[in-house]
Amino acid sequence: MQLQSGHKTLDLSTPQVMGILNVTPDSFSDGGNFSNIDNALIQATKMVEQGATIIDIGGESTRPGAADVATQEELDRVLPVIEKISQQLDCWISIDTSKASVMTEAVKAGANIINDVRALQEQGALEAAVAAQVPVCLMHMQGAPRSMQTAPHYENLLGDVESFLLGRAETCINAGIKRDNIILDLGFGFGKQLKHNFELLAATKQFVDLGYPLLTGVSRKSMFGHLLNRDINERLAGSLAGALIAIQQGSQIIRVHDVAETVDIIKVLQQVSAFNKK
Ligand SMILES: Nc1nc2[nH]c(SCCc3ccc(S(N)(=O)=O)cc3)nc2c(=O)[nH]1
Repeated sequence: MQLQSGHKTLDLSTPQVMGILNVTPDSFSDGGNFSNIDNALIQATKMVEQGATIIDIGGESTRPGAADVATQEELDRVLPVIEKISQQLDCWISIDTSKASVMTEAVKAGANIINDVRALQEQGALEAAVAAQVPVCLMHMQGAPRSMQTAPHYENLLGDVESFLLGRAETCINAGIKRDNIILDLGFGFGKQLKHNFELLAATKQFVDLGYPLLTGVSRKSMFGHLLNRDINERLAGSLAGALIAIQQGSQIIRVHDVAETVDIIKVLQQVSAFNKK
């Protein structure tokens, strides 16, 4: 299994690490350290050197309670960084956005994947993704960032998430997105209580078996904060445990803050898997 974007190919037969590059002032856990282009390039370079093959660039914070960001503000944050990374680094770039115009401009500037936490449901987003003809990640979210963690509730968690994701995939394919360009994502922390996040993590293989690449984003999320009583920058062990569990069940792309450590656990897993295949 592989992804194509322009002349680039990404081999999904081995787990790929997506490094998180927040270019938002209030970003979820980097405290907006990379508020300017040079800092962003330094951080992206470090993550690629550590083994990240995709850099995920987000100009809108979608952590719980986050306010909406104006389109021009989001464009101003992400475009210069995408251009610089696209020129200077040999890696894939994903744009973490829900806005149609940001998708279009980001791909023009060099982004290879559209990563939309709202699964192309915003006005014009589906059309923009069809026109861009690059891989897209469709993520499950219940509600919206501002309110999603108020009281998440599911009658049938796994069924709800599966039918949402398959429904969005079908809509995208009918609109003209190639099936091989669709990536799915369970949306950890997006309208989920602790128990929902862990039930989804436990069921990762069920979603891998749907036949689309699966992206997992558990890095430093509250599921580990609540379970382990750890602050946001003390969640490495939980994040690595979550990554390993997802990869063992077949998730092909892991979205993380801590690239070097995640690359290490993948190497350990591959060393063991080599024996299991013999
Ligand atoms: N495909 C994909 N893209 C993503 N972009 C983000 S930004 C993180 C927003 C956030 C922060 C913290 C919590 S919490 N309350 O669980 O700690 C939730 C959401 N995440 C993901 C993800 O997973 N997939």
